Amino acid sequence: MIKAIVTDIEGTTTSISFVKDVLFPYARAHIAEFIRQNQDDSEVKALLQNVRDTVVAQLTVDQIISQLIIWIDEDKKITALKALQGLIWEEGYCLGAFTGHIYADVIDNLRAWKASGIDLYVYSSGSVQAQKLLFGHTEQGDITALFSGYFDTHIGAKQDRAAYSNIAEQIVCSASNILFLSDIKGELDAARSAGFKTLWLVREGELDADAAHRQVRDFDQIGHLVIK
Ligand SMILES: CSCCC(=O)C(=O)COP(=O)(O)O
Ligand SMILES: [Mg+2]
Repeated sequence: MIKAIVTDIEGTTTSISFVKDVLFPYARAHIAEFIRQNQDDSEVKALLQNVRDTVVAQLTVDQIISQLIIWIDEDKKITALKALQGLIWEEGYCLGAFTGHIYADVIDNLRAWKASGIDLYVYSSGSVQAQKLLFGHTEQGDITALFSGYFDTHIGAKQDRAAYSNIAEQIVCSASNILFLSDIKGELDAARSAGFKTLWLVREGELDADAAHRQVRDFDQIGHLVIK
């Protein structure tokens, strides 16, 4: 019996293109100016220190900016980068530079699952702030109230089993009663190894009947599997 659903964002609720072609370029274009303007803010200062701790202690602000741009280009899931991206995207959402993309099949199904008593959670490499911004500024309005909690890489890396065990512990739910939705096999493997049920979102391309995880095209194909 499914008591909780944990969903990934990019490639699952939201198009990969929105993240790679809208969000990442916006952060890349604004990160230098953002850091120069906010380097004395305590939150930003701590994140810059975090980058120095990860790379080398003597990095100048300009060198940190260059390193962060390399990480953006390489799509690195580094917690300090993700936190900085969230801070930069806040400005973009507030200025109306973009709205959060959600596939058309997602919201009604989330509502139906919640109405049937299933608790909904988000787990993304994007920071919790970035997750709340995206779901708070969708074309269909603010849907953050649908979710009972949000997890980012502070709970662990998405391809590490421990992250899923930590999530199960935090939401006080047996892993076998939690369904994890993702488009990435490595994440699904890690979730399954922690005892989660899994479904693989394949929104584009061929389906594989022999895939290691049951594959679905969209959230409409999940409904009958979780609501009995
Ligand atoms: C929270 S929206 C931005 C998503 C993001 O930064 C990212 O790296 C995508 O990670 P996901 O775990 O959702 O595939
Ligand atoms: Mg994904």
